[in-house]
Amino acid sequence: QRPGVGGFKRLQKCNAQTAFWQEFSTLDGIDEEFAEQQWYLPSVVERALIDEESSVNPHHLLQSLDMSTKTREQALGALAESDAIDTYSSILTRDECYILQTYLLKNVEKELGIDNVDDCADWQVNLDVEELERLIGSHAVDRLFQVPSLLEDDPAIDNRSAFERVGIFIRVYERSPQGRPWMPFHSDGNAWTVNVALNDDADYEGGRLMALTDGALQVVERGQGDATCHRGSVYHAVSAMKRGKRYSMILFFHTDS
Ligand SMILES: O=C(O)CCC(=O)C(=O)O
Ligand SMILES: [Fe+2]
Repeated sequence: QRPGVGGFKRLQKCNAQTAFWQEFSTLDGIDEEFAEQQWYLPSVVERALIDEESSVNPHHLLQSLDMSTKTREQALGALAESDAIDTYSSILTRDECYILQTYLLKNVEKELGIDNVDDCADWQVNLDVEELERLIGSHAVDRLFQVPSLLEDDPAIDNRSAFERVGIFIRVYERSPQGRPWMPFHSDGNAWTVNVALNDDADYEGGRLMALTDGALQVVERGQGDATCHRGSVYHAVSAMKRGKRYSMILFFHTDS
């Protein structure tokens, strides 16, 4: 069993090493914490996450990632499924996306927290349903809450009371000494995740939503306002940013079963 990244960090962190991580990283100018994590990435993971190489062997990729036996079974199940993810166009309008981007940029620095996937700064602003309704209106929130029922083709979950709890946040990605350049591979511990592109893929380079499903590493293509829905079991990541800023809104739909 190899020690986690956190263990290495506590044992080895010193100034000389800081310079070393940054020199090692192929992405100039990223936050030292991310440069350090890149050092520990298995090469197949680095090819997918940093180089956006979609032709990597998906089973080899999953084998290289640390996870519990149960999570691995679920991730392998999702990799074999062909209906675990889909993207729906124009779930939010451009104006609704800009409102959320503006709110994010205004509040992100004062709300900086630590992400539980990689223990790095999250660069996100959490929202509850009431705040989201205040920002974009209840009709827009209704559209977002309908997305899981589109994926499952199940009218029984086409209403707000079908979910026990919904976690919501908006996030910015950026290749910068202060910013989040990527999101490493992980699964979400909820039934469905809705991931909304708050700007166009064309506004930035890198920063693609990647998902291990339908037998391969899928690279999702989206325009502003498009919403991707995937089951929580699907292993996914956001590839390294090369240029520009990427804005996303994430909704975690929890059920009690
Ligand atoms: O920001 C994104 O597009 C994905 C984020 C994500 O997967 C997560 O926070 O669980
Ligand atoms: Fe996620």
